[in-house]
Amino acid sequence: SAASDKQRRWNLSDFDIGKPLGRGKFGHVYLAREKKSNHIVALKVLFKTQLKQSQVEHQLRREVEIQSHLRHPNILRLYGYFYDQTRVYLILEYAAKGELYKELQKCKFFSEKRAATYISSLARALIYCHAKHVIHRDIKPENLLIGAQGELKIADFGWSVHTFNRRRTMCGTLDYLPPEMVESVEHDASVDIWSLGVLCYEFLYGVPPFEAKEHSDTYRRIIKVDLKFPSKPIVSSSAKDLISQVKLLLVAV
Ligand SMILES: Cc1cc(Cn2cc(-c3c(Cl)cnc4nc(-c5cn(C)nc5C)[nH]c34)cn2)no1
Repeated sequence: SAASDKQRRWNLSDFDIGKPLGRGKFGHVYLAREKKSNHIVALKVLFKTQLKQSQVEHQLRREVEIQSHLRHPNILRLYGYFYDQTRVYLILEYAAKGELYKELQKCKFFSEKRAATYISSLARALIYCHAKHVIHRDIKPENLLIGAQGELKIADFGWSVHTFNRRRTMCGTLDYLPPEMVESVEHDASVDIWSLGVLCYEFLYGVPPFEAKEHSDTYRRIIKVDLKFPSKPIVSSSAKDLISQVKLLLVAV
């Protein structure tokens, strides 16, 4: 039961390890099955040496603390964690249809219906997070997974924070950051709303709105909110309005 899961201490022998699902900067993710319940999970294995070298232990602790307390159909569950001499293991929900960015690469861009479904799921998940004073701060296609029924799941709360201790540090890739973060000034939950607008653009056009060859040019385009809509693919004016309104929405938030 959930209560017993909460107390019990997990270890590697509780799981049959399956195929590798992906790799990140600090380790790998494997398909795994918990032996007693036969429950399929994704086991994220992180190397302590690499976590120490990059001084991200505090971020990992926050990711576990925040994600383990969130319960929402569009947020990937973190069931628990354990560690041994050399590694930290996160027991995560398995998203059966994989990583959303690979799907976007394959389709080039999404239909308005599909984009709208994903954006509304994301909006509901962010409303839930913000109500709990949690901001994600790193909403991008690489952090989105797809569940067995095609539903979107926000993963990787490595950059999330509780808003009462807002941070000024830079984080995440620039593309999805709003002006106030790129200028690394005070920021609040509205940073996630900005990223939602950036994602909406990328779902419909296949590229993020402020993409540029040089980092400095992306930075300049974000600060200026230099938003341009390509002529192809054809996108409805209401979709373009929604994306353009996000900036005004930020001012309102
Ligand atoms: C380290 C490290 C790697 C990654 C990126 N990453 C996330 C996953 C992953 C997770 Cl956490 C949960 N469910 C998944 N399902 C898949 C998957 C399913 N199919 C059919 N194909 C894939 C791939 N991947 C999942 C894997 N890698 N973050 O930190």
